[in-house]
Amino acid sequence: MQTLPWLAVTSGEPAGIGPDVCLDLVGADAPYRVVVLGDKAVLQARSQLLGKNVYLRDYQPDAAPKAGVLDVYHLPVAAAVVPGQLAAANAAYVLDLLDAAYAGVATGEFAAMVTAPVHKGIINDAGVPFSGHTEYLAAKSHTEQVVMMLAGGGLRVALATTHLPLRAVADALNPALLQQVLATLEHDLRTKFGIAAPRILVAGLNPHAGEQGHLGHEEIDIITPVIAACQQQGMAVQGPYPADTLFQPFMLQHADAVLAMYHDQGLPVLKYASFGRGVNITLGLPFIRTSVDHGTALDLAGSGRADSGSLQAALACAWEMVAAQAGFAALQKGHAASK
Ligand SMILES: NC(=O)c1ccc[n+]([C@@H]2O[C@H](COP(=O)([O-])OP(=O)(O)OC[C@H]3O[C@@H](n4cnc5c(N)ncnc54)[C@H](O)[C@@H]3O)[C@@H](O)[C@H]2O)c1
Ligand SMILES: N[C@H](C(=O)O)[C@H](O)COP(=O)(O)O
Repeated sequence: MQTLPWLAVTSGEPAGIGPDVCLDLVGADAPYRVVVLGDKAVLQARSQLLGKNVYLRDYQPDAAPKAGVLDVYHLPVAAAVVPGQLAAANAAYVLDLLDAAYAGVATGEFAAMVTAPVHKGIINDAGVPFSGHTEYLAAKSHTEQVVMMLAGGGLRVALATTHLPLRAVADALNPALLQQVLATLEHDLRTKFGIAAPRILVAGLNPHAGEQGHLGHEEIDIITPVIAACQQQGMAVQGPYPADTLFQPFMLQHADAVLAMYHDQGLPVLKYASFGRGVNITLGLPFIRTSVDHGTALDLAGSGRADSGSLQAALACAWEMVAAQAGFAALQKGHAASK
């Protein structure tokens, strides 16, 4: 009987590089098993196109890992897949992959889910409002507050707002949201990353953190009072700092994470530091979910030029989180037994 935990990897948009990078997960000699969720024929065709000739095996929960074999949880695409060419008819398939992975983590069949990239636009074109895995999985699991955090290049960058038009960002920020985001970030840095007293630096929203109200009021009205409230609760939260100078070694050496106010305030820095090796982690969920730092790269699908480093990093990160959780659980059990 095999007891190694399964990590489920959704192969994402079939016309993108998701299938390409998932094929690189074959044969890892690891303390866990990997199952790729996707259409077996699509993965087979991509394997042949890339000259990889990976042996694909139908997923069986009790299967022992085997060198050179990739376990596939087959879900069928609706329309033929051409690398690089999006098809709205396959949008439901992409969501099916997420739903199946979610079902597996919800029952405990999978210890974590790792996601290859999806194309948000084509899912919307198919008539399904979709702004990202983060929001989709939060809704699916009825989680009120999740936080997107990317890690790489020695940095952790979390976001107060995620996939919003820039025009909507300032209106979305309010004390309750920021308080919840900081509480979730602090909680998960402690419980999922083992950081006893996480130090969080918070960016301002406006240039020069609002220049004492002359360049915007969100720092005075929202960010500073929330930071003060967090500090009163004993959290090591500092700011708001002007975002243009926050990402400097002299600042970051005293930080476990930076909280940026919006997507393109924080992520360009993170991706400059580590694109291709970064990991996207959804904090606040009742299960472990990590992802790649890149998108569907339609230009590279089937070319052999897609780098799987970020997917490998996301898988390794998911495993570290699973192992840490098991360690914490064992510790808690031992503690309870000793009472
Ligand atoms: N985790 C996710 O699901 C995720 C993450 C980011 C973007 N996206 C989505 O992907 C789609 C395309 O986004 P984009 O064009 O802004 O970004 P992208 O990451 O797909 O591409 C940006 C550039 O990086 C290159 N690139 C990306 N991944 C690479 C890899 N693994 N190896 C080598 N080069 C790589 C691409 O060829 C392109 O030149 C959008 O719909 C976006 O929303 C999804
Ligand atoms: N914001 C992410 C990034 O830039 O890498 C990406 O769009 C994926 O987000 P989800 O994990 O929510 O799909």
